[in-house]
Formats: sequence, structure tokens, C-alpha cells
Amino acid sequence: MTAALAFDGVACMRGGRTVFANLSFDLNPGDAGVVSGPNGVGKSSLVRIAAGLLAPADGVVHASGRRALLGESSALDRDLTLVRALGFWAGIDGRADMLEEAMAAFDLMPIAAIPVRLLSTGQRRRAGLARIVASGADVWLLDEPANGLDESAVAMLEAAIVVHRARGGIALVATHTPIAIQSARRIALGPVR
Ligand SMILES: Nc1ncnc2c1ncn2[C@@H]1O[C@H](COP(=O)(O)OP(=O)(O)OP(=O)(O)O)[C@@H](O)[C@H]1O
Repeated sequence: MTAALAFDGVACMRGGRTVFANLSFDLNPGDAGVVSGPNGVGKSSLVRIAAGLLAPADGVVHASGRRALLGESSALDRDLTLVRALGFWAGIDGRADMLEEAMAAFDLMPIAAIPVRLLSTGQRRRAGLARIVASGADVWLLDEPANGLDESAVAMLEAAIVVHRARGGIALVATHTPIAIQSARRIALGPVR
């Protein structure tokens, strides 16, 4: 299956209020989209719609290929060591073969034996990103992936996105901080008038 993600005239309502409307874009293999805009404008909601977790109020979402979502929480078992917690998810996703590459991409090998609950904020974020890589999913949906990351970890994220796109993957990234993503589609949300 070829990966694709397209919004066609999509509207989003939250709490009875229109957050954005008539949004269209399409992402094909190797593409990236960067969703930007001020707080509360609907970036997370857009990512949740793309993930199929929130229904659009209007319009249609076309998605093909496997999707993986990075939200606020990493969903890793706090009591397992990092390598076991990541290995659990890679196994569920049928991609145990990706585990080592994913951990190396975010320099997690040195802390592989540490329980998840003891990780720092940035380490936990890197672990969440490694879970996305290890999923082997075609479409990455990343909500504020740079939160808590230092400069070198942001560079790891940028490099991981390059590799993913080179393999024909798609990345949709909602961010309020700059992340260097070459030739990305800009999806700028603004207040609805
Ligand atoms: N479950 C909900 N019920 C009602 N309103 C909601 C709900 N979730 C979000 N909202 C509202 O929808 C709007 C968009 O929220 P969203 O989290 O998508 O924005 P955002 O652009 O990601 O914000 P931020 O940059 O602060 O993370 C906000 O006004 C928010 O208050």
C-alpha cells in the first residue's frame, strides 16, 4: 500500500466552536507537512483528526498506510526498562527488527536499562520518538515533537524525519518551535473570523 494523507475541505469543531474550516492539503510518499500557528488555534486537533481519533465536522480525510501518533504521553510502561518498554511496542507493531535502529537514532542505547519512570523529560520525549520510528509506520503524526528536547535531540529528530521520508514515509508535524524540515508543506492555522 502506498502511504498518503489528504484533507479535503476539513472543518474542526471543539466545544461547539469552529476551530478551523475548509482546510485542504495532501501529502504523498516522501512529503512532510508542518502545522503552525498560535496556542489554541487547533494544531493538536488537526493531528488528532489525521490520526482518526477526532471526527471532522465537515470535509473528508483520506489516509492510507499505517499511522503512528506521538502525542503528549509516550505510552511507555513506567516500570519496564526503556529497552523492554520500547521492545513491547515494536513487538505489537510487528517491527522488533526496527528496535535497535530506533534506539540508536535517539541515542538511547546508553540508558536502555533504566526504568522509564526514572527518565528525564527530554529522555522520555526521545523514547516516545523512538517508539514512532520502531513502529515502522508509513505516516508519522507528531504533535509538538520538540517539546523538552535540547538542540542535539532536535537534530536527531530532524535526521530521523529525513530517513523516514527517504524511505517513502510521510511526516505531519505540529510545532510551535522551529524544526528544520526541507521542502515541507506549510499548513498555517489562524484564528477563525
Ligand atoms: N476536548 C475539548 N473540548 C472542548 N474544547 C477543546 C477540547 N480540546 C481542545 N479544545 C479547544 O480547541 C481549541 C484548539 O485546541 P488545540 O489543542 O487543538 O490547539 P493547539 O493549537 O494545539 O494549542 P497549543 O499550541 O496550545 O498546544 C482550543 O481553543 C481548545 O480550548
